Amino acid sequence: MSSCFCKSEAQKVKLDDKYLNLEDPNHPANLICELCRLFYDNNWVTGTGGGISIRDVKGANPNVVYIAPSGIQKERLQPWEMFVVDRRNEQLLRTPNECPEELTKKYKYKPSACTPLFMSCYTLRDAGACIHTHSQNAVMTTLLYEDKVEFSMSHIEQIKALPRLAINPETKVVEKVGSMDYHDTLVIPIIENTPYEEDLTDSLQEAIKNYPGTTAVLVRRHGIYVWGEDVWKAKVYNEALDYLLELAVKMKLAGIPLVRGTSE
Ligand SMILES: CSCCC(=O)C(=O)COP(=O)(O)O
Ligand SMILES: [Zn+2]
Repeated sequence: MSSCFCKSEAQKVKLDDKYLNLEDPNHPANLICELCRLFYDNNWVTGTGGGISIRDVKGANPNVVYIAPSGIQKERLQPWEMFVVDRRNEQLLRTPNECPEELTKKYKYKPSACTPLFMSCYTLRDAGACIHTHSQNAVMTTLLYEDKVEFSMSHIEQIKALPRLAINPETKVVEKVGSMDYHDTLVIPIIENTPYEEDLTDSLQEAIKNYPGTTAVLVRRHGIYVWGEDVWKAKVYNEALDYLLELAVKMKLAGIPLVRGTSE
């Protein structure tokens, strides 16, 4: 696993920034770096693809969202390289381009191309974190379902790690009402890829609205977006889904139906 050398480098230049706290391992900017290294080691965010964004749900302002820069090696990410955005109006609250040059080496950062997709999960689902991976299990699933707009699977124990979501009839907001059961059928929408990540936004939003029970959207020949009520829930959902997608690929190739009692 790659190591984090961030603290000592930042201390050398006496980084003082109200959106960072290098001492707190649970600070969103530090967690993004830690989880990107973990995801890199799982082959989910290699070659600069994929990433994670976190909303500061426990901070003084829970509308504050942390986003990594675009096109950088995610496993080498440092906390001071984060963009910070207000989820209500997408106003930029912090840019790494204002960091001391010793840290940025004069590199001109742009926010992740996934930003409008992450923001969609924050605004439409009140997510606390959103993960985007280029997992080969996700990509392979979309290839095996080339003519389908959704993926379904049932009767696998790991499905129980996923949330049961339902629309609150009074507020009309999607809420977690428990966990899925072994007997439940997991359904994940599949959207078509576009040449540029940001152009996925409309179809991701449509899928989120059309599938109130989902906590993820597959992107054909590209990967998956997974969100959760906080960073740890998003991490667990992403791990459970990747496990299920890996299994689904193996079952499909072995000719085993993914939904018990059907030919699917
Ligand atoms: C080879 S990565 C192409 C862009 C992409 O799909 C992605 O997820 C990464 O986008 P970012 O802007 O965060 O680097
Ligand atoms: Zn991507």
